[in-house]
Amino acid sequence: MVTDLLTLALPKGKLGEDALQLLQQAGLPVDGVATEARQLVFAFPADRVRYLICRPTDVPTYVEHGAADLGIVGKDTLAEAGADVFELVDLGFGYCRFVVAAPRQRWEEAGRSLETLLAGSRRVATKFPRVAAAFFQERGLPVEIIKLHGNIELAPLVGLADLIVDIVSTGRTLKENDLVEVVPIFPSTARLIANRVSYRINYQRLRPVIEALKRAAAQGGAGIATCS
Ligand SMILES: Nc1ncnc2c1ncn2[C@@H]1O[C@H](COP(=O)(O)OP(=O)(O)OP(=O)(O)O)[C@@H](O)[C@H]1O
Ligand SMILES: O=P(O)(O)OC[C@H]1O[C@H](OP(=O)(O)OP(=O)(O)O)[C@H](O)[C@@H]1O
Repeated sequence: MVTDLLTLALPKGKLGEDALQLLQQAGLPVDGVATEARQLVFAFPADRVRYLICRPTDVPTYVEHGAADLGIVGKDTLAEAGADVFELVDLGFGYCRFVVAAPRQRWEEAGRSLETLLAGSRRVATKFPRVAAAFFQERGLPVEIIKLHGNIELAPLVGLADLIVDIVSTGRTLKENDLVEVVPIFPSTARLIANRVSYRINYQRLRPVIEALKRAAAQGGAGIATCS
């Protein structure tokens, strides 16, 4: 669809509220915008801006293909997507981290050594196969990756996998399923991303919006809570 409105892809779900709060702090219109509603496009012609409400994993796709000029998405999702977009700003909210986790008892029996643990078992369940494969490849550890779509912690409990790669925030889900973090991989926060072509062609139009979002994020995101 051709539009002269600057288009931002916003994530529904855990990052939604903080994303809206950031837009508001940046002086962008947010009246009536809801990331959990059935309405999926919110346009503000007077401000020449509109928002697309997307599944978090789809935000990089909308931006990469130019359906949105800008997007807000977790670094975890971005790393997994491998999308060809510009990553412009660390927005600071939505902190979580990638970890390798294992059943507590197995980890203790393996003498808290990843190599020992993997000597007997090699199946890794994850929602993030790209991130997981890169982690084990870099360490020269051959594994079989099993892709799941959620509740990853269940897999080692029922023998589907021996290890998991997942994001952790409070650590509560690991704890409640008697799993332990065995290796940290990397941290994640929400990022502002841009379509590569749009960034170059529409730079004059995008720049004030990007700068305003950058300033709002740098202000420590007063009132912006990390989600958990
Ligand atoms: N427990 C958590 N604590 C903090 N941040 C989290 C947590 N879980 C997810 N996040 C962050 O919020 C983002 C969105 O998570 P959310 O659970 O809303 O969607 P999702 O289920 O990952 O996406 P999709 O519905 O597209 O599969 C994640 O990409 C991550 O950056
Ligand atoms: O450390 P915690 O604060 O317990 O958070 C971690 C949990 O949050 C995410 O799951 P999410 O709620 O997105 O559900 P999912 O497993 O269906 O993706 C992640 O996959 C963990 O399961």
